[in-house]
Amino acid sequence: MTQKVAVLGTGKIGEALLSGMIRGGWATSDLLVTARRPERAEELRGRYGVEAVTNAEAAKAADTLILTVKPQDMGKLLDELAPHVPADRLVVSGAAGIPTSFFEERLSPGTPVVRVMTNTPALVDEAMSVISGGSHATEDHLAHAEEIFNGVGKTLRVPESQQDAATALSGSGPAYFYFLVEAMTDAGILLGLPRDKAHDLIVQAAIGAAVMLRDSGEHPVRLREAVTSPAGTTINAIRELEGHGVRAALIAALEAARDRSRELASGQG
Ligand SMILES: NC(=O)C1=CN([C@@H]2O[C@H](COP(=O)(O)OP(=O)(O)OC[C@H]3O[C@@H](n4cnc5c(N)ncnc54)[C@H](OP(=O)(O)O)[C@@H]3O)[C@@H](O)[C@H]2O)C=CC1
Ligand SMILES: O=C(O)[C@@H]1CCC=N1
Repeated sequence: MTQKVAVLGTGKIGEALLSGMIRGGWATSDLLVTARRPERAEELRGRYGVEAVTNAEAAKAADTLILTVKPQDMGKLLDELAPHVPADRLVVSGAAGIPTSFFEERLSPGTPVVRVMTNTPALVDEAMSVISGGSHATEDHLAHAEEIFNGVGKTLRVPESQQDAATALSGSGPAYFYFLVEAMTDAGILLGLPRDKAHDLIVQAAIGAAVMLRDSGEHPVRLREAVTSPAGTTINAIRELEGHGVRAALIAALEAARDRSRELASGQG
């Protein structure tokens, strides 16, 4: 049976998902989008050939509603949607922090809710999407959410209690790697390389390392040891990283991201 899917609040994540679904073969006639600004709706219509409708129209017409507004906008969106969402709709939230109970309290009793934390590599079909069901979500609902998000990368089911940690790791994760590339490119400048060459060297090193992490089956420690020659160059760099507390900084950074996800839980953020 064909299911109509609506993406409500189609910004960066909503568009990444929409484009991935279209690349994955979803018919545009089975997709709807909503946007806050008319010019954004027009942009999406023009770029993807999808129908842009109001939030209320999406709630009535689609079987699955994927809500991709900012956590701070979710309460307002739900106030607008609640009178129009029949309890047989599947509601998927892509927002950081907000628990499934927040939606269940505001929608018709029994409405199934699935919480998903994806990430921006959805744009290149390399997302990590972490999925949890609310109290009325069945196996079929979870499987349907997986089908949608498998189209833009990998999915993993976790208990909802692990969602804030997942947000800190994979939701925000790409930003940490971009930050590292930016910092290492600066280092290349310091060492006398032109910026474009420094960038290319680091990006390819990152891609090579990522593919080895994914495909070699080796533990990261083993992979690092293989690079680290006795009395060689790498160990000098590692000593500096440890001396500057980079490991502790990363642990503290992810803890802070997890804490912020918890703070966003009320949707007031
Ligand atoms: N960016 C990321 O890396 C990730 C983000 N997320 C989550 O995804 C969600 C979206 O983030 P992101 O895509 O970055 O944010 P964006 O601001 O790019 O997208 C949100 C969109 O929602 C629109 N919007 C807000 N309120 C309404 C409304 N009532 N009706 C229709 N549209 C509305 C906004 O419109 P306008 O353009 O007018 O502001 C905007 O286009 C957040 O909840 C975030 O926590 C999850 C994983 C990763
Ligand atoms: O920074 C944020 O709040 C969002 C959620 C995960 C990634 N970006």
